[in-house]
Amino acid sequence: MSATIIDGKAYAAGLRARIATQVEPFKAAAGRAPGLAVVLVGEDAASSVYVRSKGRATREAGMESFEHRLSADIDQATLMALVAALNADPAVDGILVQLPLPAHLDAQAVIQAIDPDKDVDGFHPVNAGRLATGLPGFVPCTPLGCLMLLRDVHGTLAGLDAVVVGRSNIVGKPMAQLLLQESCTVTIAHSRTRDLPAKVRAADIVVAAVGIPKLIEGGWIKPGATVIDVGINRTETGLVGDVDFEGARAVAGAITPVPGGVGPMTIAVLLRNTLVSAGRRMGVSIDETLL
Ligand SMILES: NC(=O)C1=CN([C@@H]2O[C@H](COP(=O)(O)OP(=O)(O)OC[C@H]3O[C@@H](n4cnc5c(N)ncnc54)[C@H](OP(=O)(O)O)[C@@H]3O)[C@@H](O)[C@H]2O)C=CC1
Ligand SMILES: Nc1nc(=O)c2c([nH]1)NC[C@@H]1CN(c3ccc(C(=O)N[C@@H](CCC(=O)O)C(=O)O)cc3)C=[N+]21
Repeated sequence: MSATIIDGKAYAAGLRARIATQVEPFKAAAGRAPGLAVVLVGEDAASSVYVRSKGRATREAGMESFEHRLSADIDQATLMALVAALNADPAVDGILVQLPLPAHLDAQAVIQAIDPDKDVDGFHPVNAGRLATGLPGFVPCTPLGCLMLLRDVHGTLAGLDAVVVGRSNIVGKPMAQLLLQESCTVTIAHSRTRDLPAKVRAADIVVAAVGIPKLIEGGWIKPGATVIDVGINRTETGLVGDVDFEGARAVAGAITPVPGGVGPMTIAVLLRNTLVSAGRRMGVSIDETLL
């Protein structure tokens, strides 16, 4: 048996189309488009590519994109002042500061300076706390995109055994929170985990968010399991995930490819969060169940 390939690119295109249909009535009611501000510090090649594709997707959905490109050597105070100005700008519903920042800047301080109600990345500790306690807020785009794909495959996730490999604040931890909210039994694995293959073998759902090419071997996967590969690793042979795709697809029930899996979902969910933010801020109702 060979796994179903989960087409994240197609799912993301559908999601962006559903978002666009709600942008039109939002504009009519609010008198303006939802606005997303993206801040890029420095000229990291990969980050520039992401920021460009975010800008394009934002405009294609009928939203306004405000792009701020700052030189790599700006100081903390300048960046904090820009965030404060974006917090105060009524045309801005969402603020994203592209990570990683150059090493001389304090990323945590920047994240904490963003108005939690414009934090469409869901990285502010207030939003992390809201997620952990089940309050409405913003959920980080990558894990929410992964959850959408998992729901599409499984319907309900209740009672399934899930392993999340990786415990970062931007992917692993919020992913585990979402799966717990869905009533999965969740194991969070990391670099100090003993016998990772055994933890993976026990799981109906595997989410890999590590950053090591092909760390997760096909032989570790439980037959029929669903595998979500968040990893984006640039190697000489191109972009590869954290899962050995060919090995895993032979045993899994469903698996995301890299590229074309989780990556496109991240951008679509960013637009979703921006539309939801705009609706909340302007008192315009957005049907979140369609998103
Ligand atoms: N598709 C998308 O949209 C996105 C993709 N990514 C990609 O996802 C991957 C993870 O990103 P991110 O969460 O930011 O990464 P981080 O580097 O912040 O976290 C990596 C995690 O992996 C764990 N880890 C490291 N080595 C091992 C190991 N040998 N076994 C098990 N766990 C290990 C670390 O453990 P410990 O905590 O103990 O150090 C850590 O928790 C990267 O490839 C990144 O490029 C990220 C964001 C969005
Ligand atoms: N504040 C902030 N928020 C983020 O959400 C954020 C960030 N910083 N820093 C970097 C990571 C990474 N990230 C990706 C987005 C899209 C793709 C994506 O579209 N990937 C395509 C391929 C892209 C390619 O070819 O390089 C795919 O997987 O098919 C991947 C990764 C968002 N991140």
